[in-house]
Amino acid sequence: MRKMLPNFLKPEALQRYIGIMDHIAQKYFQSWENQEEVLVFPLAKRYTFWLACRLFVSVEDPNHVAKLADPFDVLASGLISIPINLPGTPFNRAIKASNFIRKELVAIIKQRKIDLTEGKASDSQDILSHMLLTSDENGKFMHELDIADKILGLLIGGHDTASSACTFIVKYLAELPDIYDGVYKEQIEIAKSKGPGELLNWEDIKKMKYSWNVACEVLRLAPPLQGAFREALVDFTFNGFSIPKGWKIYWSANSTHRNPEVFLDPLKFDPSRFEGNGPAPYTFVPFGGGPRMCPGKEYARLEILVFMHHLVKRFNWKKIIQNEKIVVNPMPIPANGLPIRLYPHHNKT
Ligand code: HEM
Repeated sequence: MRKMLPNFLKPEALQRYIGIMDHIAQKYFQSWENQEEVLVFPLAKRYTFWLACRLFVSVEDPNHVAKLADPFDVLASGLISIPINLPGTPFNRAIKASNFIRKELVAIIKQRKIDLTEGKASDSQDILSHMLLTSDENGKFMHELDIADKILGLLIGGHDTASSACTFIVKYLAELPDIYDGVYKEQIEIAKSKGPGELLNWEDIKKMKYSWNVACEVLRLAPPLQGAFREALVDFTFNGFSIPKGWKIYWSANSTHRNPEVFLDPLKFDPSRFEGNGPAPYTFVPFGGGPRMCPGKEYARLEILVFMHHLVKRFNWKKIIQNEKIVVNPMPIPANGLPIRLYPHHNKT
């Protein structure tokens, strides 16, 4: 199944969902309208979770999304906890929450199977339909529980990572007005090219080059995933150190991204580093690299760009806490959730 995941998340498969992302983002940003101040991180989490519910399993009703969001938060906060399964521990609460979500997902899957047979659901409406109708190389289809686990895995993999990225984009754009202006110019041109009610599409995404370079620079300086562990498969030598087979090794996105030999003046925010061919392979690794590279990279790119589009075309903003501390737990987030003051544009497109 690990091999099949990229099929559901490759650009060709995701292109058809851009309009849906745009539609959800429009509804989502209504909650920002008429507010003078907002707390970005919890709102960014709501955005990525709502999108995931719609795109993975076609759950769009805000009440249903909320029913899943609370246990999902419990699950996420127990993911990295001391594994003591006693009543009241974060680990125990996370297990209960994951059982609840899995049960909900199985109910959704059972209903979808019926709807597909009766022609009430379409084979391209979301990733669930795609998973139900795709067989592996031996012609076998996945079991319901398997699908529920895969979807849960996608929800976990994509939730805090993408919301951390969106939060830092808001932070850097507040701190760097010239960069904000560049993103605004690009996005407003795209917005102006659309007819009334016309949704974003793949062609629009392709035009968001500068915005994506900015997002990449944010991911370089504040990678949501700090790194991960690997096991040495053979003995090898690195920088004069002998690493024996079987040792656990940690690869760090943070230090890789701040290597001055690759990124001149590494602390400077400079989106032009991503122009042309961009950084050499394995020097920019917010999504990892090699066979276990993040399968959700393209999905994340789309949801981040759609987020940037809606945000900058509606607002300018200022940080309320100038030197807000960053905590890493395990994703980097501003300690107070990044409160900002909003300044709506008057000529909304
Ligand atoms: C900005 C957003 C994201 C970042 C920075 C990110 C980063 C990463 C990284 C670095 C890994 C590899 C970890 C390793 O090497 O062990 C990974 C794995 C993974 N990511 Fe993402 N990710 C993001 C968004 C997403 C999204 C949106 C999804 C789902 C749609 C997703 C699903 C997954 C899954 C399922 C894995 C595990 C793959 C495996 O075990 O082989 N990620 N991600």
